Amino acid sequence: MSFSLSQSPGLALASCVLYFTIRLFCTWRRKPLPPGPRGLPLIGNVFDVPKAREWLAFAEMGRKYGSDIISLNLAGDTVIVLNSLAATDALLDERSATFSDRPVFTMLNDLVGFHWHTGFMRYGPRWKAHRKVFIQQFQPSEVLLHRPAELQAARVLLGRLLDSPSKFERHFRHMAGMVILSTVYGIDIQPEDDPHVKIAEKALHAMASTGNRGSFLVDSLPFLQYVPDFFPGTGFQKLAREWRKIVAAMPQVPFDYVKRSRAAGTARSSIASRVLDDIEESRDSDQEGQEEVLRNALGAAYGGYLQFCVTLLHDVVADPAGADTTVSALGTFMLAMTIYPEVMRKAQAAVDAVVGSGRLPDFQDNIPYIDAVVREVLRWHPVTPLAIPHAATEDSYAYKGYYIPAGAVVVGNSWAILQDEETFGPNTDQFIPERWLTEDGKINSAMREPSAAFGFGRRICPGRDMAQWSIWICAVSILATFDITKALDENGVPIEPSGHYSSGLLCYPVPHECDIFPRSEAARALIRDAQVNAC
Ligand code: HEM
Repeated sequence: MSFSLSQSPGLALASCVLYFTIRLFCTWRRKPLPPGPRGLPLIGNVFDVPKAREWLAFAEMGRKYGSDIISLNLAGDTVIVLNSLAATDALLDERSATFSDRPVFTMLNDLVGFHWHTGFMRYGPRWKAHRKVFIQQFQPSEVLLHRPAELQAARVLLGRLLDSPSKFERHFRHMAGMVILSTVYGIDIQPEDDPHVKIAEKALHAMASTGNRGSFLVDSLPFLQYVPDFFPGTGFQKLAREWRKIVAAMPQVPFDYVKRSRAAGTARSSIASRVLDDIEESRDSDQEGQEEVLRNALGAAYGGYLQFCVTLLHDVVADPAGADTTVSALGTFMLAMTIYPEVMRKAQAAVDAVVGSGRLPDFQDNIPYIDAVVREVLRWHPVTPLAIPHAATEDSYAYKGYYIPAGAVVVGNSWAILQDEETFGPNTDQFIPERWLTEDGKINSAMREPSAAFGFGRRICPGRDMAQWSIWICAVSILATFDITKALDENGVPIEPSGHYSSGLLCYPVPHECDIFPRSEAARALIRDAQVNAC
């Protein structure tokens, strides 16, 4: 006989009260948790955390309590926020064996279906098997193999910018799709509206909307997933159903394509085809399991790469057809060049001094000022201001003697860390590449890299090397050939970009208007030549 809570609302209410009481009892301990705001009974600090830009509120709480580590109770979940490098170093890096788990993401994993994604897996053998694929395929020596594809995509990007500069955000998305689909799956991207990219964009929108634990109450109260969806407040279930299919398709569709083309003998060399060859040759008894790990890991790589160049609409759910509002690390680069023309001129001079005007830049070019621009892009507005939350697997007193219970959600506030003036120098709210340079213009090796933009400890982003080089080659190619200025309104007055960002697990600059035009006829000719060669 089947039974559902909808048949007995009284029982549902009683279960609710019992559930809260047990959780409250279990989490009520007289041990020195880090300081934090006093909460309300049962729900704790749920109302102390805003629904958007939580990183600002966490940094403010740190200032209020005079502590770089704070704690919150979100409906029974202990959440520890680390607002400094000292705290993330001490816990997430030095004690990474204890702090590399992930919290239970009920909405993202169980309801929306991202359980295949390496980034949201619980720490353990399954995660290790997936992470191994990244270690093998995205370590720095392997990333060198991806450079020809990155260079070609950067040059195609220049041609597209020349043809339709106002669509720069769309061109970044195309560039990202071109690199990742060709290196990972050997797929040639369509010039417009590529079906693979469209699937990934929609799935990533679901990730951006559900990845910050706490955006949906069901993350703190998992039993809500069983409440029938005619109850008020269960709209999350409809959203989850809408996203689930596309999220499952994201790793599956391109992987199936590779398998079909291998069977037909038409597959191009790619990470997927090479590793599938290795799996076949290994004659391992669990080839199916290995293929599943590969499929999932490559899906996560595909998403990881697109996430910094991808196009998402804030209201994509309301208007999926118009999913055309691009936002990204490259969006941040364009925003910085628009707002800080003096930085753009210095960067162009640095490129010209090394590259001259007779060719386009290449990965061999050593231009420290561009290295500094890329670091500043990552620092100024991190794509993931709260990284991805970690979780503790055992009780710990490892930082300042504060108690961090097993199961606590541990959040590294990358935004606060990257804004710290003691680490990165004054005026961290401004875009100043010079902060990364010595007086003689070299990269200052004494400075901490902006690695907090890529997370922490054993879970740090395995694609960071590839990501940084992709941003580098696009930035240097654009600076060599184009000027970027503020767009003018109908009265000829420059339009100031708002500088606003979307809020979520992934944050993107709200698209801004700017004028992009070739620096010279010689630059235009170089772009056209490269376009012909790239075809
Ligand atoms: C600007 C670009 C990128 C940024 C800002 C970024 C940022 C991050 C952050 C903050 C995390 C969470 C780390 C943590 O839990 O502490 C992460 C994880 C991850 N990233 Fe990236 N990422 C970028 C590009 C990429 C690329 C290019 C790839 C793939 C080639 C990738 C694949 C992944 C994967 C698979 C994880 C999960 C790692 C794990 O949980 O073990 N990312 N990324």
